[in-house]
Amino acid sequence: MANSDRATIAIAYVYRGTFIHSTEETAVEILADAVLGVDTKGKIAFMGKGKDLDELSQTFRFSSSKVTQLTQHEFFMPGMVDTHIHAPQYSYAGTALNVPLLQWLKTYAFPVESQFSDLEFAHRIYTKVVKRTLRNGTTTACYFATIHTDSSLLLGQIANDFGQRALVGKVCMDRNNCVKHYKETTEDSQEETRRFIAELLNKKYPLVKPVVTPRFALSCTGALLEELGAIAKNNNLHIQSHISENTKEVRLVKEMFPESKSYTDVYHKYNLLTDKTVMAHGCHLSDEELALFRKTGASLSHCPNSNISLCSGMLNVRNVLKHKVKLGLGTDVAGGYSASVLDAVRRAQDMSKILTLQNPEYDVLTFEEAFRLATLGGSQALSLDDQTGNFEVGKDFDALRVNVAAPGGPIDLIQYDGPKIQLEKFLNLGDDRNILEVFVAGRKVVPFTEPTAE
Ligand SMILES: O=c1[nH]c(=O)c2nc[nH]c2[nH]1
Ligand SMILES: [Zn+2]
Repeated sequence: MANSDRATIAIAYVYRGTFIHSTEETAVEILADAVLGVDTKGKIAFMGKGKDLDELSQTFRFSSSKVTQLTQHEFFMPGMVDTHIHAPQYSYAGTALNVPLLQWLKTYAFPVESQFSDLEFAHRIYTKVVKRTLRNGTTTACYFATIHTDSSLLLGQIANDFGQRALVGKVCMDRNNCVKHYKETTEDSQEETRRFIAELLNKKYPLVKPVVTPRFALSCTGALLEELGAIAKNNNLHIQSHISENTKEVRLVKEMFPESKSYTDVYHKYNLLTDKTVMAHGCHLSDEELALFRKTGASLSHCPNSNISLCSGMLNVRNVLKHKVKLGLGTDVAGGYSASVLDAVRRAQDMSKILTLQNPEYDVLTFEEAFRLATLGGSQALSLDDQTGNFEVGKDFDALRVNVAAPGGPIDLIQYDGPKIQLEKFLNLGDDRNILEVFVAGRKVVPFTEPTAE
């Protein structure tokens, strides 16, 4: 790992201890007794070996007082990336998992989301979801808000205030036959999307950006999808939506867009598949559709909790990886009941084991691979891997300081087994009690600072 020529940049702080991250080549790379320096801009200035500390301190001109030593039970890992989460649905997370997708939207999601015209309510829920996800180690979140522009802007403001890296989408939907008051006209949806983008960009938040968000093909007319594709293209913006989550949905999309060869083709036709697109689910995509993802550079967000909770389907992760489609993990709150990416790591492994039970030839997803999906994979899926996802020099320092043996925490360590076992224990058994500190772009965002601490 090369250290950049950053000797002229001031070092803000340095950590020494175990660092664990993923690279393109290795799902879990362990850097034992490593030294990592963060500059005053929040970027990783250098990564070296503990034995070379004196040399590093001369090259990068920092004093030993800037160095914090981790204990034997601690390590740093990259912050986790939630590539798909519905912020308003956090208000009913953990409930309402008794019906399939389309009924679930009608009964729960749409009525709840329609309440987010109320800015006070939105402020209360959005503060809670940003704090909860940060505490759980989500340093980057890709959010769906609702159709309401002002409360969607508020979500961006709250993420910025708490220091979370976020893509925020004002939801677009000009079709809704089941909850008629929760939809926009085609013109309003287009105009309000333009206003949302302009106002959010105008805030110049360093880590919070707008994402063009057609809810899914069933809730949008072709005219709206076409304009959203153009808006994204003209402003070089991210795009997010849902695809091929449930078989009934897939069938209806075929009926509604008979001119398109497939669900994927609908989005492709309207220029909504780009290398800055992330589509949630994709459980029922064909190989041909996956090939189109690969060709356009679009990515998938794997949301196993939601797929199981709503009995939607099972993503064949192996096949997605075989097609070299970029892939991250999503909580999909509240179709998924947990707001923690750690839960997504576990469910992703569980789901792949179920696929193995069904077909012994299916190659189970390892915890190392699930770790990569939660970190580097997520950053690639959101096309943010030039900024975050691992501890490469020059990237922002987005990191979790983990103590596997945190007092009062959920893990009983019987003996010292080395960092890889510690990582495995944390991924499978850990929770926010093990996450001592969370950093985003070098800023310590957890523990929360006054006056917002709760
Ligand atoms: O899991 C999902 N959650 C949603 O809110 C949604 N809307 C369309 N499709 C969806 N899938
Ligand atoms: Zn979703």
